[in-house]
Amino acid sequence: MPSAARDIPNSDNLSRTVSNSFNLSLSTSPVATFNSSSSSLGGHKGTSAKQLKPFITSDIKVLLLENVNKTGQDILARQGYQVEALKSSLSEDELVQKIRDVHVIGIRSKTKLTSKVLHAAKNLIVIGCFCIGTNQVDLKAAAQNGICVFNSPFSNSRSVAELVIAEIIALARQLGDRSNELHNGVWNKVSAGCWEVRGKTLGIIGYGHIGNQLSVLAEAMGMRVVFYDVVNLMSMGTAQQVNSLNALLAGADFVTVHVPELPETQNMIGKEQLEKMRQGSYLINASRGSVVDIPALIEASKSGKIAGAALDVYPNEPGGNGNYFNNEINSWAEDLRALKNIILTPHIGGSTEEAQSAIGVEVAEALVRYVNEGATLGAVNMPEVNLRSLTLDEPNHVRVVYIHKNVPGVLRKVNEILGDHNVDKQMTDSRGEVAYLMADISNVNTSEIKDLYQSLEDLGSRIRTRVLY
Ligand SMILES: NC(=O)C1=CN([C@@H]2O[C@H](COP(=O)(O)OP(=O)(O)OC[C@H]3O[C@@H](n4cnc5c(N)ncnc54)[C@H](O)[C@@H]3O)[C@@H](O)[C@H]2O)C=CC1
Ligand SMILES: O=C(O)C(=O)COP(=O)(O)O
Repeated sequence: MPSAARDIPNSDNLSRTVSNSFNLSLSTSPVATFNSSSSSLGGHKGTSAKQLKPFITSDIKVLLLENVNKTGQDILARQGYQVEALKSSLSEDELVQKIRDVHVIGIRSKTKLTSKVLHAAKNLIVIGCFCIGTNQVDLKAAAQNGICVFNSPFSNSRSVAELVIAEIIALARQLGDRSNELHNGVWNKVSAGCWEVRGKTLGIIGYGHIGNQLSVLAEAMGMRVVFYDVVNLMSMGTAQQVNSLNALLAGADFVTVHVPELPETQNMIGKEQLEKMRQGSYLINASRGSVVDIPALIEASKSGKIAGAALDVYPNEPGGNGNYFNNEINSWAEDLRALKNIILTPHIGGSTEEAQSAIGVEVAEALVRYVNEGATLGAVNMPEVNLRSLTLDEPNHVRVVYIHKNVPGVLRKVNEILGDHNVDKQMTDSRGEVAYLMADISNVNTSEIKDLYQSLEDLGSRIRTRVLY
């Protein structure tokens, strides 16, 4: 990964000051200094060489929720950031209080960063979703507030696919029920309604990262695979794409859903769709709780239309371990718990050591690159913009990051401000209503930096200005 840290040729540079990158809104001084530190991006930890940091990294406050893996916590702590890590999620009201001082927040699938929370997050510059889904964040409100959002697009895909494979066999053999019975001391040896999966058809709805992995694994077990997706996709192995959801539902023994939470996927599997499924077929949902209408599934299970189901996700999920899953949380929870051959898991699709440790590294590194260097590569709500790291032979350089409304005339005004200096490199791109500009400018005197910052801040198009290095 690229490094923001640079060796300093002479110690005089250490006393150079720059305006800091946080909208002059850090509760401490608005002016930060280049500092020397034994920790750095890029693996200089423990060396005696002096290194350059873009600002005082110990000013950066990071809040990690939902038990973000230690790999991620360590990467952030090694930067010198102040890291607070909590095991559970927080409610909206708690977040509104807690997020005020925070510059970086790391969450997983439970924490809802609504526009109300983001509005209170005056110092927040970046959100890391240490998971695949980003539906829990108001991405548009984040972009409009100049807050960049990152996720981990596929580090837990294999784990989800393996869980689903386990569930296909477990449902076909009624493993959950037999195990529960014997745990209760009841010996119930049956073959009626129990099947091999070889030769059966798996229908995958949403053939993305998870659907792909699943397709390969299912074929290896001798299953036939069909899939439905809103885009035309290359099939893995001999899987076949079908052209409608109804065709998939009618042709599969096992139906599994792997779509994102979107307005179009809300209750995508409801009464009507369950009726279209084969008699005695199975349904698996490890996508999002909003995708399957659970009361309709309960009815389909009671009537025998569905021989079994596995659910990993729910409309309202408890914020942390130890909380009860009952009617207070979802009005149908107790009905669901009473049904036969329904496997219920507490959103563990991506919960493996491998997935969590890979996600921790991937997202924490993206956060560090963004905080220290302004790079948005991999962002889900901002254009992807990057410049090569500044080098030692570029003295008196400043990196400007200017997030602004995507309206005519902004670049001219920004370049009028930057034009008093030498613009060495610049990149700009837009995504919807928001544009992101990065520029490295040289021959900037320390005394000029604050004015430069203020001139950019004064433009009507400004969303957020950061001056790095
Ligand atoms: N249970 C768990 O722990 C986990 C759950 N997930 C959930 O699984 C979802 C899918 O993950 P990936 O496969 O990585 O996503 P992906 O983005 O790689 O694939 C999603 C696929 O769904 C398709 N799609 C979107 N709307 C559709 C529609 N209306 N009908 C049919 N297809 C549609 C897309 O074209 C895409 O091919 C995530 O968005 C997340 O919500 C992800 C990881 C772990
Ligand atoms: O990656 C996702 O989207 C998931 O649903 C996994 O969520 P989690 O990290 O277990 O809260």
